[in-house]
Amino acid sequence: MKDGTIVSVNGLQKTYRGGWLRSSHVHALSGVTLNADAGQVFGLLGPNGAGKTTLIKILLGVIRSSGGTASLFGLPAGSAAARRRVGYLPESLRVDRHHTARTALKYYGRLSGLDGTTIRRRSDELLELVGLAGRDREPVRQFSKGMLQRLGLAQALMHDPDLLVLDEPTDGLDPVGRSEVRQVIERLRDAGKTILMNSHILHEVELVCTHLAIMAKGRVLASGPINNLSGPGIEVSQSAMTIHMEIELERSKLETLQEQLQPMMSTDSAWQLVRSKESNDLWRVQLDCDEQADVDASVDVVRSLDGSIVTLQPHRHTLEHTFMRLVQQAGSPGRDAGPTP
Ligand SMILES: Nc1ncnc2c1ncn2[C@@H]1O[C@H](COP(=O)(O)OP(=O)(O)OP(=O)(O)O)[C@@H](O)[C@H]1O
Repeated sequence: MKDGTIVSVNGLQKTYRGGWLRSSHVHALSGVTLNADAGQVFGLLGPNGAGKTTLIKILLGVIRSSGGTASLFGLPAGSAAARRRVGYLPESLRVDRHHTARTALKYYGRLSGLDGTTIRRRSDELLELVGLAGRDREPVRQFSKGMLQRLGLAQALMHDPDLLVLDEPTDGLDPVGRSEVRQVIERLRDAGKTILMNSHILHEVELVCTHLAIMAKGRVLASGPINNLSGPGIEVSQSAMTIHMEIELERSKLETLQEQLQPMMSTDSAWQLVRSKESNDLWRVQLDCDEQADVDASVDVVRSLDGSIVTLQPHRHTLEHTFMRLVQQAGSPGRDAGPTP
């Protein structure tokens, strides 16, 4: 493990056994490997059932893995020493209705073993950070979901943890609440806090995360800096583009053109006849290009065959495009049934 690595997960496996006579099993994690370093906001992004919560539960020591290793700060995940250095915000934090924001923070501060002076100082700082400074004496039963979630963030930060773990931090919030929670996370990111967060909201991940692992079916499909993901056997650089091109070409030259453009074709069905006239046809074609040089080369090929480029529209790949492609390739969740070996 290199210096500065906060989360280190290697070949992690988790099989849930259940059903009648515990005969069916679900491979929730099938060899997950990832690392998150200090100062990163690391997102776990994946569809329902991808294994994100299972991974977080193993890191927090709530459940045990079935194989592989997981460590936090170089300490075994789930050990008391590792847990002391983590702040956790569950998907929906329950705070007793009689509390105010301030008394709730006092309660959580005491649970973390903080003294009265530290609790007062941290509460002042954190209420300010999460935008609840003027509302700290109101009962939390009057709080909106967004305010409760911001109080939850303050709670998770009371003991100044080295890692903050957030489980779907904006799930179930309205757009205003989402944006307010996001702003707090952005402030923490800009202050250099290390955060591991679990989400299935692409837009949110794109806005707040510096690094990302896309998960599906208990596996990591791609991971790395948000604009430059990589994965086993796949090229998912976000600098890649899809080109939509309409080409007018002499019918007799079509085969040659198809052969020459074949290496860049995104799908076999990407050739679409738009219109025929005399000996010429207008074709619509879709190409995947890794860089501008590929676009230029495609144009050169068309021109060398005396084809006319009628329209040319480059679409830079978004995270959504990458995510959808990877998840579709991965298929459905890793469930199987039958006798346990
Ligand atoms: N306690 C359990 N017993 C049996 N199967 C479980 C258990 N917990 C989770 N699973 C299964 O493990 C797989 C991964 O679930 P997990 O909750 O980790 O996914 P997730 O990515 O967090 O999904 P979501 O976004 O829906 O929370 C799913 O197929 C789920 O049904």
